[in-house]
Amino acid sequence: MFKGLVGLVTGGASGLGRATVEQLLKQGGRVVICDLPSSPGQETAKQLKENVAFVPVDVTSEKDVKNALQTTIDKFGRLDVVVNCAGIATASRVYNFKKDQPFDLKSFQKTIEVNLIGTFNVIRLSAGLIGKNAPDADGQRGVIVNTASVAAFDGQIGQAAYSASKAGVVGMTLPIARDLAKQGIRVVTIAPGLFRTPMMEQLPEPAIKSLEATVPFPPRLGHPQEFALLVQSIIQNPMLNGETIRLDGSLRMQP
Ligand SMILES: NC(=O)C1=CN([C@@H]2O[C@H](COP(=O)(O)OP(=O)(O)OC[C@H]3O[C@@H](n4cnc5c(N)ncnc54)[C@H](O)[C@@H]3O)[C@@H](O)[C@H]2O)C=CC1
Ligand SMILES: C[C@]12CCC(=O)C=C1CC[C@@H]1[C@@H]2[C@@H](O)C[C@@]2(C)[C@H]1CC[C@]2(O)C(=O)C=O
Repeated sequence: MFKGLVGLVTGGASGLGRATVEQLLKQGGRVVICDLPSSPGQETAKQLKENVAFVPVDVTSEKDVKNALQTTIDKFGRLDVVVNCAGIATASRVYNFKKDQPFDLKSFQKTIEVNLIGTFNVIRLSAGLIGKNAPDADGQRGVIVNTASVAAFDGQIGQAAYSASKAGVVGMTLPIARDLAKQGIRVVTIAPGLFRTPMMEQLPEPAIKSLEATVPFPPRLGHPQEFALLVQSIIQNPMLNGETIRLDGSLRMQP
């Protein structure tokens, strides 16, 4: 089923996105990596060699995303699967009483802009292209997978912006799945817990160790490939639609 499938992965140069790119290629798919011009996307595409292309994209830009979709058509002729992984993690309390300073509004807006509006921008622009595919025997034309976070449900201190952005992704999953149901396009969101990626590796190792200890089982950070395996399952299972799946080792984040 993956042979010849064409996927577009945002944030595909790093972490969960990169693991997804590798998994889709391993299964015989072809992939367009969309990531910031400053990301290692070009080197990643070179390392992975065949059936892969990198397009510099800021997911918040209509022009960039349209350009990536045009490249997808020019290079591979179709689009079957979109995986939205691009995202940023920010942390700040709503009010810093030590500095007598409120949360910086620009930082709040940027987090919403990238994580929520960027995800929506990619969905709205790619849906038309996926909708042009001939339906399979089940009437399916393609699949869109988004990445939220367990912070959408149990946001910690300092995560008002990040949690709001990810809760927005969870909130729009069902209505968008309903919007696209008649065209046979499924929409599913993954809410990861703690995964070992460059986003997480900014933390000192002792902080990572103490985070790992909060995961009931397995008591460790997730491997990016475990995220990619869920993306694969979602693509394979036509009954999954309009839902957010937690992938977190039963973690519930503490305040
Ligand atoms: N690592 C973790 O524990 C968790 C990660 N997540 C989410 O998973 C997604 C992937 O995160 P990781 O792989 O961990 O992080 P990462 O930092 O390794 O990868 C994120 C990628 O997104 C790209 N990106 C950022 N802003 C962008 C923009 N405006 N346009 C295009 N690309 C952009 C970055 O260049 C980077 O390559 C993010 O949405 C993150 O919020 C959610 C829960 C847990
Ligand atoms: C805010 C956290 C946790 C506390 C800490 O010592 C450092 C952090 C920075 C990276 C954050 C940490 C945690 O809140 C979980 C997230 C937000 C992490 C980045 C991705 C993250 O794993 C996530 O999205 C979880 O759902």
